[in-house]
Amino acid sequence: MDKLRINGGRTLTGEVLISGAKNAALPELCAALLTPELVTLNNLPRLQDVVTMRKLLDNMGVQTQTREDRSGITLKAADPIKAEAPYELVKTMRASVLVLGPLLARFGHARVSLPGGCAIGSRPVDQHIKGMQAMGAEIVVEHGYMEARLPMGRTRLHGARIATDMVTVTGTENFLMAAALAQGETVLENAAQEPEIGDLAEMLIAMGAKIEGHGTSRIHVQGVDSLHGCTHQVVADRIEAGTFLCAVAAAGGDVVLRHGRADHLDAVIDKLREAGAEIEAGQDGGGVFIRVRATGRLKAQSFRTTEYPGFPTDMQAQFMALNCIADGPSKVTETIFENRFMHVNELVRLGAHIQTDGKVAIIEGIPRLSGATVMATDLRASASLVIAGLVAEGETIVDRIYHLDRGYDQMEAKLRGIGADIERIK
Ligand SMILES: CC(=O)N[C@H]1[C@@H](OP(=O)(O)OP(=O)(O)OC[C@H]2O[C@@H](n3ccc(=O)[nH]c3=O)[C@H](O)[C@@H]2O)O[C@H](CO)[C@@H](O)[C@@H]1O
Ligand SMILES: C=C(OP(=O)(O)O)C(=O)O
Repeated sequence: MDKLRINGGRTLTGEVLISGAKNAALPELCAALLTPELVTLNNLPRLQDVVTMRKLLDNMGVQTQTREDRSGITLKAADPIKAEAPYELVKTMRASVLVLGPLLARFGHARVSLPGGCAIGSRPVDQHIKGMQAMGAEIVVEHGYMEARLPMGRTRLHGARIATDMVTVTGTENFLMAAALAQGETVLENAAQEPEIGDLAEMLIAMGAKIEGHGTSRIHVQGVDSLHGCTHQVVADRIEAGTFLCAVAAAGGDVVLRHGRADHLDAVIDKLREAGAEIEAGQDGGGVFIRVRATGRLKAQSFRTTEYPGFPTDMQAQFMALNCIADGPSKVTETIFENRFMHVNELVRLGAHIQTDGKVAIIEGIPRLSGATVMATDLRASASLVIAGLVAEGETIVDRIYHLDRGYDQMEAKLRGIGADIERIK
């Protein structure tokens, strides 16, 4: 099993190229199921989750071909398709539930394994089911599978008003894809506003969908009879960019994040500026960029995770690593997932002073951490341990980095490129 070895204490300088977003690429790969025509995705991140999603689509009979450097893919979901997502593939990646909407909308049936919980929480899919039922699907859950189909005599889902009990990102994405091919109008109330939703909506519009209001909490979709192929550029990964911002803020240095979208990171950038980092958003011949400069010990910041445009839960662990070595106490409140403090015990192994009580973590910043062997428990927890390792005295080994590989495109190579002493070991 791969591990990362980090020798802490180096400042970071140079440039990093931010990859396409995992959380946009995954629904966009599924959107290819909505048409028999060719779909091309560019700026595809090189991630294990993308490999898994491709396997899932291949298994259904979708013809997929990746570019040699894996930065792009073409997909053709010509009939017939095996409309099934088996447990073996779904269990490793919750985003597999995103095939439900497109399969139901185009083929009228789907058999999708329940994703189950994961390290960060129980993560039910009741809202996905409720929304598809509102659009006319009949869904039974048995033997760990959602068996979904249209009633006898119907060939398409119908439009509906869907108001979810909470804001759900993949739920909104499933409804968007299903509604694009449904008969009539669908209104999504309480819709997620994450930039990845907007990127998916833009892709669907390029395929011929009629969508308005994406980026707000009410989205209108007028269903069309069919969608066509398209070429789409996956939006830059705001969470990868945010992770590098925290790494530089913690380790110190001066780094330009090429393609980084500051406009998708307002809540995180505000906190980093309050902490004392200098952050500048700009544009030049190479496109948009974010430049971050940090010297000395920053001031610890309290924050609370909420849905976009609030502070992202996917940045909580990384910012907590920064708070561990920042000046002063801070309070971090996790409101989205019930169990997203798995990194705390590992950060404590590196010397951090953290106490948790339910959804709240209280951190007392200390001047330095000390290197140790730690274990990654989930994707962003892994990233927080890497950041902590970059600032810890001596050697840190981060074990179980397959979590990191799920969602970061060559993180250690990018960090090495800006001066970190980090290597992958077997
Ligand atoms: C692939 C992808 O895009 N993953 C992101 C997506 O996950 P995901 O879409 O799974 O997260 P949701 O937005 O759905 O979850 C928000 C909250 O709603 C709850 N819930 C959700 C659906 C449902 O049917 N029932 C229910 O109770 C969840 O357990 C959670 O407490 O959004 C999360 C919240 O920003 C991010 O952390 C993940 O990185
Ligand atoms: C929780 C995450 O992803 P997923 O929903 O794919 O588990 C994440 O990206 O931090």
